[in-house]
Amino acid sequence: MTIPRLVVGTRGSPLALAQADLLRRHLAAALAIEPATVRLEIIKTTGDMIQDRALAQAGGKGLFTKELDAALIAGHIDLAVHSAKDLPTRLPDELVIAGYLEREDVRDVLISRGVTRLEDLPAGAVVGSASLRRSAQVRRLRPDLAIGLLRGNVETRLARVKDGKVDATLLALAGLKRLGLADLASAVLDTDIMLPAVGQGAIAVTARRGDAAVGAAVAAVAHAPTGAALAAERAFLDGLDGSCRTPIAGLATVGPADRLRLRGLLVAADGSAALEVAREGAVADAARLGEDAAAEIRARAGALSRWMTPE
Ligand SMILES: NCc1[nH]cc(CCC(=O)O)c1CC(=O)O
Repeated sequence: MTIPRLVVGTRGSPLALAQADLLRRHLAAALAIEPATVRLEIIKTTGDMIQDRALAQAGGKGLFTKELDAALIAGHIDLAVHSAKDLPTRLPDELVIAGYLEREDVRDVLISRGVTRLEDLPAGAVVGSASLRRSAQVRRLRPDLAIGLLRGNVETRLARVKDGKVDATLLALAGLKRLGLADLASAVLDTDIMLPAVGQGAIAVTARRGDAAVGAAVAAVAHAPTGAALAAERAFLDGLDGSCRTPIAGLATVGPADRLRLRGLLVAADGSAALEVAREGAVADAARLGEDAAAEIRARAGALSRWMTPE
């Protein structure tokens, strides 16, 4: 099969461009084509323009994807590259997730000036974050810390710690690695104390449903265990969240003999309570394991509004 040219839509942030370039290099290698055959098309999304509010307060879903979806559907681009954790669980009918690149490290890191453990931040220290999931887990571990809203791309958030606007922040190690900034991490947080976001560390590629040529191209670079893990995590999230206002974390890993393990977590926004769930089963049952885990949490949680952050 020959593919004359592929146009990849991407956001324009440094991290998005690094991820798009990674996809471009994977595609070029797998298809034995020149990297220049894969053209990057930068598309600005609503989420890129919101700097002053938590995203959950800005209308929720699809803030980083709507414009890319529209460009795909209109045929302006052939595929779109996303951080999987920014991709809503439901896509427009015309689109599919064609595949995921192999997942990077899933963990969050602490960024601070000199403190190397969350436990060592002094009482009252301000942790900057716009993530409900991170804020709620920090509140649960350290109710004595203050949470300050901190939005913006990775570089902006690093700068706010450096210039003292906040004492610390949490970021995904995957993003730092892809930007060549992993050495700025003060500490890597174990998933037992800070469970990552559904999809964290994975790069998703979306395409038009039924576009066989693009589907085959993406299949050549897709990583099956990552796909199975993401199927479980995304089914878990889809079974729980209708709003993006609920602090939810989830992580699936694929071990020997194609066994998949899923851990899920629902935390009250104020950190006062948490529910954990775990499932293990065959990779082939990934989505069902996720749905099942969500159903258990729903049954135990009562009204989900209790767990949400106020609008
Ligand atoms: N919401 C922003 C976002 N989307 C993906 C990443 C990092 C890369 C990843 O998780 O794959 C980040 C920044 C962060 O949370 O530190």
